[in-house]
Amino acid sequence: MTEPRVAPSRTRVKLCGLTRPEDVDAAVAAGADALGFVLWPGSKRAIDEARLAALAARVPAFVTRVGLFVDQDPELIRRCAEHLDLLQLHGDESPDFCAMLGRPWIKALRMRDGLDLHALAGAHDGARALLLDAYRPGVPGGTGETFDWSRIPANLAKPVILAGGLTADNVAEAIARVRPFAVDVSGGVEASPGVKDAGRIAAFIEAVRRGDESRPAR
Ligand SMILES: O=C(O)c1ccccc1NCC(=O)[C@H](O)[C@H](O)COP(=O)(O)O
Repeated sequence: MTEPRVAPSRTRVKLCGLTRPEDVDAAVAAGADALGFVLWPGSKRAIDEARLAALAARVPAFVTRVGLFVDQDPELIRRCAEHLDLLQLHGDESPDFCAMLGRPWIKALRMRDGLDLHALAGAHDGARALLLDAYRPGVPGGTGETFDWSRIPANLAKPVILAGGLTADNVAEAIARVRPFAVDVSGGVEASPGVKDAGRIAAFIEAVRRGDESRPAR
């Protein structure tokens, strides 16, 4: 079952890699739609289950709490999911593995050469969206690097979350060119890895709104 591509009137914003209560509060205050928590211990932005519980409890209704995992133990994922609305599966998880978790998920795909996005959208039919991120060998994500946005087909069968190297300086252009369902940023709103900057968060979301002016009027 594939669905037609969604064309929203405004671009949703996910901020990823939050580790501190004050950053959660700043993101919510600035108008973020979704907050990402990295549960993969290899990340500089990793948090543990206790911190996840504390940060997730601060998030008000209608802001989506997203947990990021990279090829991890299903039992750990299920425990963390008690504090989450959505899973972000950022490794080589198979469609069957993703579905077996029994929770809503998005699938991250790293844009290595030769990737067939139409085929992957079909294979990951159960995902709520595809998050497209830059490819760097050996690094599962959070690279701070962009990729060639022209590689994203306009008629992909799943909603696209554009990630990888987005900042307040390039996100409006990215929205005009890709017209994604959502954008995802981590390094572009940080003072240092895992430490967000309230001013950069606000500037990023303002730039997204400028980018939205390029969307066709409805
Ligand atoms: O942030 C990490 O350290 C990380 C580690 C492993 C997998 C994914 C990771 N981050 C994912 C994200 O933060 C975003 O979804 C995306 O990669 C954008 O990051 P950035 O290029 O820094 O904006």
